[in-house]
Parts: sequence; structure tokens; C-alpha cells
Amino acid sequence: SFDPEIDDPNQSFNKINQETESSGLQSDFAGKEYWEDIDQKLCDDPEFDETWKKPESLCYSVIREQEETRIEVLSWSPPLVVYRKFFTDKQVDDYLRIFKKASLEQQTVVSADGTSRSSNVRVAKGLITSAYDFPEAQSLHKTASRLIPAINFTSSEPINGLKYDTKGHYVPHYDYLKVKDITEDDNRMVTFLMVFQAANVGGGTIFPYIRTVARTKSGDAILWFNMKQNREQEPLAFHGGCPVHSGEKIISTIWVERRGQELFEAFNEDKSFSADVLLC
Ligand SMILES: O=C(O)CCC(=O)C(=O)O
Ligand SMILES: [Fe+2]
Repeated sequence: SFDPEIDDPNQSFNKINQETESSGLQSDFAGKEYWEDIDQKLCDDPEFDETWKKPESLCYSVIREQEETRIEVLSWSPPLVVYRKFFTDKQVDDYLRIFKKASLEQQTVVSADGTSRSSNVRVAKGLITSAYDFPEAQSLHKTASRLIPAINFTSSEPINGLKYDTKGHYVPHYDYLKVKDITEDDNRMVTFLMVFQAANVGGGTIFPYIRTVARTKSGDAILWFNMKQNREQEPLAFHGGCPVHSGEKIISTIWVERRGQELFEAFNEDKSFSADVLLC
């Protein structure tokens, strides 16, 4: 089925041209110098977002075997979609409970001399929650596989949890790996990002080149492609975690490899994928 919901284009045009009051929100945080001003503004001010000016930005309801998924298309090509209320409250609570129990580690980066140090590029605490060790994570994996049949979730990295405290953020980057011993087949075709707790203020997921921010709530998920059809890096998939100005944000990601993606086997051109595969 098909259920478009378009804002009045004139109304959003007017909104975008109004003076905004976002500057009051922009607090100081460690690593602020890594952020472009224009991206911080997009993070903090939904009125600055250009997505809803595009005629192709629509919401779809897809029903398969009596189960409904609500998909918001933020970009067709490359695909960037938000799944609203994808997980049940129980799934969200169960996964959050792992986080409350675990001792979290500040994410580190490796320096040139081989030592690891904390970095202000990613101010967040991580926790590997593999589907083998955690039934709560397996449940998420199963739901994703069932409701998104276009993607083969079997070939994926362990589910990676991430918690941002107030002032936490993740400077825009690519998930596509540029490491020598990684083949194109092993590389991250898709990022599936699940939201378990949204920040009170801030904390969206920004795509600077698509000029949009996915503003999600707990139970929502975001999916995008990091790869072009020919398996090279998708330039528009550059993204980051917007600064959290108040509250905490808890997410986890499944990185899906190109390996075993039968639906995409025949696609090999030097161009972006298209989101229509996600709607059937
Ligand atoms: O926090 C976000 O919204 C983005 C997280 C992210 O980009 C990542 O974990 O690779
Ligand atoms: Fe990322």
C-alpha cells in the first residue's frame, strides 16, 4: 500500500526563510572544533533541513504478511530511510537493560605510535552486544531480517552499542572501511542504526551532503547504503552523531556486508543504489 504525506511546500519554504533561534542551543563541548558550523546548525535547527522541500520525500506504509512497517524516505538515491516504531517497547527495554548492567568503555582511537587514547572525534561509550551472547540483541536481528527482506542480515558484524552522555557526539565520517585486508565483499554495504533512547535535546544523525538529519525516537531505526553499486564508497553516505545537548542517547548498529546480498548481485554500475528495493 502507499500512503503519501506531504507538508504544504509553501509553508515549509516560509519556515526555512524565517530567522531561527537555534543559537541558544549551541553549547560548548569537547571536540566542537571538528564540526562545521553549518552542520551544527543543521543538527540543532529542523527548520534548516532541506529534506521536506523535496517532492520525493514521502512516508510509506509497507504491509507484508499482515505486519506493517512505516518507512520515511529521506533520500532515494543513495537510499536513506527511517523506520518508525520498528521495535516493540519490550525489545527497547530489554536492550536498554544490558546497557544499565554493563560497564561501558570510552571509545578510543589508535595513535601513530600504536597506543590507544580517547578522542574528541567520537565522544561516546561502546559495548559489543553480539546476537550469540545476548538474546536481547538476537531479537533485534531477527526483527530486522523479517521486516527488511531485501537485505540479508546474516553477513553482518556483531551488534555494536553506543551510549552518548550529554555533550557526546560523533563527528561526520564514513562507515565504509579503508583498510588493506578488507575485501569489497566484506565491506559495509549497509548501516542499520537502531535507537533505544533519544536525547532530550540534540543527538540526531546528520548526513551533511544529503543536507538532512534523521531525528529519531526510541524504537525507530535508520538504514542507509555506504556503498555504490560497484562496491566503491558512496560519497553521499558521510554522516555523524549530532551533539547531545541534554539527556542521553543510546543506539546500536548492525553493519551488513556486501557478501551474500543476492538481490544486489546483478548491480555493478558506478552509481548509487535506489531505495525502491526497500519498499517491496
Ligand atoms: O550516533 C549516530 O547517530 C551515528 C553513529 C555512527 O555513525 C556510527 O556508529 O558509526
Ligand atoms: Fe557511522
